Amino acid sequence: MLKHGVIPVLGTMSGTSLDGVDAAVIETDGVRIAHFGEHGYRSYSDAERAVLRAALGRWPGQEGVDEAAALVEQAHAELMAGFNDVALAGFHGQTLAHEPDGRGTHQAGDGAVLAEALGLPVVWDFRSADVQLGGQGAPLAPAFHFALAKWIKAEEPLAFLNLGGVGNVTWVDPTKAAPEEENALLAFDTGPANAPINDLVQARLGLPFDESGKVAAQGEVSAELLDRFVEHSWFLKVPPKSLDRDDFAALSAQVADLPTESAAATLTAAAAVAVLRGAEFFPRPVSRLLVTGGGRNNLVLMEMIREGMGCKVEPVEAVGLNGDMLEAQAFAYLAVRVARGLPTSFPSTTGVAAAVGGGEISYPQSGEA
Ligand SMILES: Nc1ncnc2c1ncn2[C@@H]1O[C@H](COP(=O)(O)OP(=O)(O)OP(=O)(O)O)[C@@H](O)[C@H]1O
Ligand SMILES: CC(=O)N[C@H]1[C@@H]2OC[C@@H](O2)[C@@H](O)[C@@H]1O[C@H](C)C(=O)O
Repeated sequence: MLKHGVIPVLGTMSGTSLDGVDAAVIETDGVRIAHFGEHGYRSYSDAERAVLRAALGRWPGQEGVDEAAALVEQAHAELMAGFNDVALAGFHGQTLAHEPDGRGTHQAGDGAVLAEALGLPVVWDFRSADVQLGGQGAPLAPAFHFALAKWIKAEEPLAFLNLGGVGNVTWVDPTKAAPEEENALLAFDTGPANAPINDLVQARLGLPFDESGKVAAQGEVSAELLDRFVEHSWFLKVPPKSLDRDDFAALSAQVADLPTESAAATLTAAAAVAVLRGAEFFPRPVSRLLVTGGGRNNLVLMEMIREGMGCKVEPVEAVGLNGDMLEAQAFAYLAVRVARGLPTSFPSTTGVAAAVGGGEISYPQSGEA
């Protein structure tokens, strides 16, 4: 059995950008954050990324999925083996397909394999239970965002924005006592963020991403395509709502005839407008928008969001957090919540019928921690 009270836990995330695996330790009792610990990163090689990319949109049993899962497990085992003195691990896996209103949600990688390899109890498959109970299965970081709002001693409503492959935002009222309290949280995916920009500059320039937004900065936004983008029914959908990585593939097709710089500018503007449209759903205005995820380094994207928001828009580093590790930390936090029987998602964060603690715990066969 796990000890009560605050424990050191290792969380991992392999996000939709397919860049690599983040791992981070936090100390928590599943409610309060006591300490942020060590962290690490393992990038995927080009060959590994190609295997993952080929498996996108696929479900267990389909071609290429076993190979992708074995690769995800191996990459995580290598990175996680470097961390000592942790009592528990949270393993998100790699989302290959996400259709919460259809076939479900699919994260590649088996937590039981990692539990055995690492000799640690591992919490995994965080999203399935939520989807089975009618939720979107995403975003799940909001419970952690609530704890972070307490940790930074926020006193007014604020929002956390994650600019990963896909964007997601959490509105938090930090005056509430717990995340399950009514009107404490509202969370949802905003729309495409870095994934379409990455795909564009990879295909046209052989670059993994548009560093600092330099390519977009040299282009012109197509107002016509942007207008067409915001007419998408996604923006009328009342949150909670979630997306798969390539749900906006049509947008990428539409910029195909633009010069690269203007295509990048248009995709960047689309990511920003998606955030601004999302913010219209906030129950009350926010005092600040704290931005995490790799997109916070895209200066053009950040400026476009800042212009439209009418509040402070800052990287989470402004409050002493690490925007490269926040999601890995989130899955460490969520792992402890699962182990303690606390809920990880709520009607206002995933649309699930009632608060639910998703996630399965696998123990190493050789004994319990
Ligand atoms: N210096 C930079 N300039 C511009 N963009 C950057 C920079 N650094 C990272 N990014 C973008 O951020 C992406 C990585 O972000 P992150 O690791 O937050 O995504 P993820 O966790 O894979 O995605 P998700 O949150 O959707 O699961 C890169 O693929 C790139 O598009
Ligand atoms: C299905 C899935 O993996 N969704 C991811 C993805 O990446 C960003 C956005 O889409 C968010 O919904 C989620 O990840 C974050 C970590 C979350 O669950 O909070």
